[in-house]
Amino acid sequence: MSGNNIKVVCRFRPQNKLEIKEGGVPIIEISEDGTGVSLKGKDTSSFSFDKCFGSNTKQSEVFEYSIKSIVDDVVAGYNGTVFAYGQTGSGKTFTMMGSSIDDAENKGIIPRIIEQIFESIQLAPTSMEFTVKVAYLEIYMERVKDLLVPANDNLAIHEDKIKGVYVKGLKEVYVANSEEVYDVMRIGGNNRVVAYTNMNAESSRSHSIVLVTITQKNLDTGAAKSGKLYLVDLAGSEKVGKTGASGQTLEEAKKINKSLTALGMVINSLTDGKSSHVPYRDSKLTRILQESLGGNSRTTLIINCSPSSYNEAETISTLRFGARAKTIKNKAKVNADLSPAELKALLKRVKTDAVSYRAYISALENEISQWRSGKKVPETQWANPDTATTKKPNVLPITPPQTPTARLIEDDSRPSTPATVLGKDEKDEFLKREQELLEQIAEKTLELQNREKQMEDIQNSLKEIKAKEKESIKENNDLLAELGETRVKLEKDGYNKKVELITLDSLREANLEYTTELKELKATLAKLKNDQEKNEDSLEQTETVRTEATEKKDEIENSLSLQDVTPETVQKLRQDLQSTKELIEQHIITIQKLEQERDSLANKRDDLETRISHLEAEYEELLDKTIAMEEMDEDQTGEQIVNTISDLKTKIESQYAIKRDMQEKEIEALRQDMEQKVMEEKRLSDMIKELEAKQKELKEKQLAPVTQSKEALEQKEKELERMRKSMAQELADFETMKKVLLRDLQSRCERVVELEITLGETKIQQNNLLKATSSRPQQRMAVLEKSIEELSNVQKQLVDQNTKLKKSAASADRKLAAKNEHIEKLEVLLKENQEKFFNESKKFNSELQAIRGLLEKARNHKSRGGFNLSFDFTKPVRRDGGTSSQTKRESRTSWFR
Ligand SMILES: Nc1ncnc2c1ncn2[C@@H]1O[C@H](COP(=O)(O)OP(=O)(O)OP(=O)(O)O)[C@@H](O)[C@H]1O
Repeated sequence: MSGNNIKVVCRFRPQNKLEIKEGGVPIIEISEDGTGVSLKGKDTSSFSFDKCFGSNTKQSEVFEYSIKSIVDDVVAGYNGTVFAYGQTGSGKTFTMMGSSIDDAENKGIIPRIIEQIFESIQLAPTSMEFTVKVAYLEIYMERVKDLLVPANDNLAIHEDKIKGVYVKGLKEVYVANSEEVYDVMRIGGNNRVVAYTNMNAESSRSHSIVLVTITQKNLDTGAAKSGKLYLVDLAGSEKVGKTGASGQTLEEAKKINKSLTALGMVINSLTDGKSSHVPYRDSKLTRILQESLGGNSRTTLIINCSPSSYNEAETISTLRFGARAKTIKNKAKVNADLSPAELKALLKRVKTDAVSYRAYISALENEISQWRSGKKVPETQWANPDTATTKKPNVLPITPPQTPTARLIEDDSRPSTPATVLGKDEKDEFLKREQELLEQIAEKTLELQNREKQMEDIQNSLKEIKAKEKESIKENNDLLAELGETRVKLEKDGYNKKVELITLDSLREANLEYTTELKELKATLAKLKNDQEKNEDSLEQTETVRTEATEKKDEIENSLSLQDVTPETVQKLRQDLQSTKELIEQHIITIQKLEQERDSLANKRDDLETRISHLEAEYEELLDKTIAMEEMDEDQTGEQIVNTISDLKTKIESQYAIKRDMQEKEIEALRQDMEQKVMEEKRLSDMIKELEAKQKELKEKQLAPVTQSKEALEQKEKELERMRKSMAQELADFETMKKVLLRDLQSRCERVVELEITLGETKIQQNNLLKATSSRPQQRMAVLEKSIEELSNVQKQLVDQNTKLKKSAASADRKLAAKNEHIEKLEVLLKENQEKFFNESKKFNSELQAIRGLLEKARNHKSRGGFNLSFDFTKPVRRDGGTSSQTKRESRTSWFR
């Protein structure tokens, strides 16, 4: 630690238009060596500073002389401050910022400082790693405002042992090059302009401070340093009354000037040599710049003044302020932190020294007491630091010396104590140094403990974060998995819905086809019924004819049995018999045909039944599929789909039930029809058999009268012969008898004629019957053939529909296969995504692990003496250029901030 005065330089700007207009003239005169300035106006006064710059001094000259060394100091680990003080319009901003950052000639000292910093970093050994942080704030009306975060407009000022005085919550931006610093300053400057425009205030009434923090670490040794540089553009120092402080009340004006007044007070206290208290806490400005004024800082004050007689009073005031400030002594020191090992070594050394010094002190005390008691101590027994050290090593405890130092100081009468051994001042200095070191060690130990506690807290919070992270990762994974499953389900649902719709369409089509088929079958059955009715009519007619024929036959039989039959009658009867035979044969053929027809109908019925059962089976299968799909989708589809499906299902089931009932009824009707037909056939067969039996009977009956009539004729001929013989004899009787017989014959002939007529009629009737019996079966056959044809058509249609259904089923299968493939792909994609996510999580975990490792490392560094931790994104800068990579950033330990 060494005391060093604040460097004060004075800069005069050229006269401005107002000053010239007002008749002002330059009244300054700078001494040849450039350290003194004389004002030759109303009064003559002289001031001396470290350097005085005239009106034509270039920006670069001011920087080279007054600032450059401060930058070097800050880069070396010292704190630094540059103030610009002066009245409004005296050139403070021009000096600090320049007319423009981009103007190489006129850029101010801040851009030059920034460039210098990065140049120094570039020139540093490659083993040195730097970080540069920038903050930008202003103090207005005693409110500290963060110009990088304008919302933070009343920040608090805190102080602690580690950080010293600092603005809590101030945004510090890591920068890697000059451009980034300029960007930060542009942002801050813009925010300042906006704020002042809104407030209708003047920027010259506020103090702006740019804070540059440079930290560095030796990557080989682990040694670290940090330096802070405050670049302060103060508010105009003129009296409020002069500028009018437009729009401000006196109280506000006082508040505005409070910081400047406090600055003056602080400087007075520091320089008058009387004040024991320095009122740093009287203003925000002095509080923030506490270290810059009489503290740990290399400070330069730039006094900006007008050279004009117009502003003489203000200039003199400003120069006085500078002159006073020049006497302030600072105690700048390198902000280096010793490592724990270094501290331990130091402590050990100090302890050893303390032991030896205490031994030496006690030896000295012994010697003194002997001298005081009047004894003489031989020269060889004089206390010697070397012998004292060797005599009692490691014996004395590490406690403050019991013997007051003052006693030694007071007692300087020892005549021949060798000054070479340890002088009083040296001893004081040594003890002071020892005390300092002990305090430092205690501080460091405390700091270490704090850091370790912080580390533990951080580790605990990191553990918690990690645990939470793990949980969230797990939750995320679960959610992702659920999401994947849901997506797959949705995909499947979509597909199932499509398939369902396809199936429903197919079912609808099938239903329609079945309905059509049923209609056709109904039509066929109706036709068959009509045919049956017709058949029944014809059978009734046949029955009627048969009854009539039977009646006629009975009549004939009666007549034949009663009368003799003539050959013509017999002939006629034979003809009738023949025709009846033919009729019966025709009937038999018809019956055979009907039987064939019945068989074919039965076959068709069987076919239809088989087909219907097939269709029923297919229909049930489709229905089962639909129900199965419905059941599958029950949980997943929406209410609407479920309702629609259940409606459709109900409809289909009802349609199916109706259709099945109808089909069953129709089948039943067909069965009944068939049975009726069978019964009819049976009845017809019975009738035919009856007819056959009757025919046989008739035949027999016909043959019997013929035989009987022949015998009667022979008998009659014999009788006639006998009669002829007797006629001759009994001619008269004969003649009479002949007449009677002739009359009888005549009546009989008449009856035969009548019978012939009846027979003719019967024949006609028989013919009609024959015609009827022969034409109706043909018609019926035609109708039946037509029905069969229609049924064949229906069957064909059904077969076609079946084929179509099979085709659509095949297409549905294909669709299903395609969809399944699609789903599989989706599932694969999802799996890939999940894997990706898991990998990312793993990566994140490993990063966390790495951070933890770094923290561990940092803690180790801490145990050897380090700096605070920060999780901010730093921008380490090294000589080999540019910002360190992410990995470098990750490898950072605790030395930043
Ligand atoms: N050394 C100089 N050379 C040339 N022009 C200068 C110089 N110093 C200041 N000026 C000019 O004087 C004017 C006022 O300067 P500047 O704004 O820097 O004053 P200031 O002290 O910062 O004022 P305020 O207190 O209002 O902020 C500016 O136009 C600036 O360009």
